[in-house]
Amino acid sequence: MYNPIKTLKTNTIGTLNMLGLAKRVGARLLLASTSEVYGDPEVHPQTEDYWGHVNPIGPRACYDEGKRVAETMCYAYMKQEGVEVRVARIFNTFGPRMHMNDGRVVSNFILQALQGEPLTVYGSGSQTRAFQYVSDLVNGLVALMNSNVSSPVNLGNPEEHTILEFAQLIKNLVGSRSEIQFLSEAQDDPQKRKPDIRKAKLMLAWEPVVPLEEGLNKAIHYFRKELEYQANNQYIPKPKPARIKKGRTRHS
Ligand SMILES: O=c1ccn([C@@H]2O[C@H](COP(=O)(O)OP(=O)(O)O[C@H]3OC[C@@H](O)[C@H](O)[C@H]3O)[C@@H](O)[C@H]2O)c(=O)[nH]1
Repeated sequence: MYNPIKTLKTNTIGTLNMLGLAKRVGARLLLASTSEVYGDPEVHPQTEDYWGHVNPIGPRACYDEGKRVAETMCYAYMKQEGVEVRVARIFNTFGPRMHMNDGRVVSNFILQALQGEPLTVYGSGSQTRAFQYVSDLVNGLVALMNSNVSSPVNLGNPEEHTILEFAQLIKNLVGSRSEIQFLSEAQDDPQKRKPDIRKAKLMLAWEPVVPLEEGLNKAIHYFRKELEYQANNQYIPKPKPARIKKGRTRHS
């Protein structure tokens, strides 16, 4: 985690500020919560009624516990002050325009594969994740905000892969000759993760529709262009065509 204290402050004080504002102006608040509230889960796939398995003092704690208390605050404001809340538990999401140095596995593997560098697998690569394309998430968030469901809802793609399978898939899609390099395991890394999305299907009539490979190809295309742009290291703005009012010449 780049900055644990800032992460904690954003999730706690930031959410508190937003809830105060929502109360004052009568707004409905959407909390972008996370699958991390389930920690290293003992229930698989994860349903919304699972309370989670989080190490409160581990290296991920500022994020996990920050989001957990953010959820707690949402429901305190809902019960005590009548603030309308919607809570999305978002699973690993990717797509074009994600940050190159985001540090998550999708951007790391794509960049490494495009640059011919080793794909860094933490641990054995047997841990699993389920990856969701960004437009599916956006549709889920819109459906949630327009619904009357105030309890938490999982938004993710239930197609589960090991991280090693995922490394091989990205290598193939990029057509890369990168090697796969095994590094030490990340501390408290959840070993399995897959959303149970029955609630979202039933209550929001939502489910992901973009296949993994299609989404990855779009993200790869984006990253390829970004690398080309960085290699050229220049930005030449295209001149805008002059706006000429009908019936008048520009310099009259
Ligand atoms: O270079 C890498 C990066 C990551 N990994 C592994 O890939 C897996 C996924 O790691 P990521 O960093 O992409 O993120 P995680 O899935 O653990 O959590 C992330 O996505 C889900 C969201 O709810 C969380 O908010 C977000 O942090 C982990 O097992 C990690 O150890 C690698 O093997 N190599």
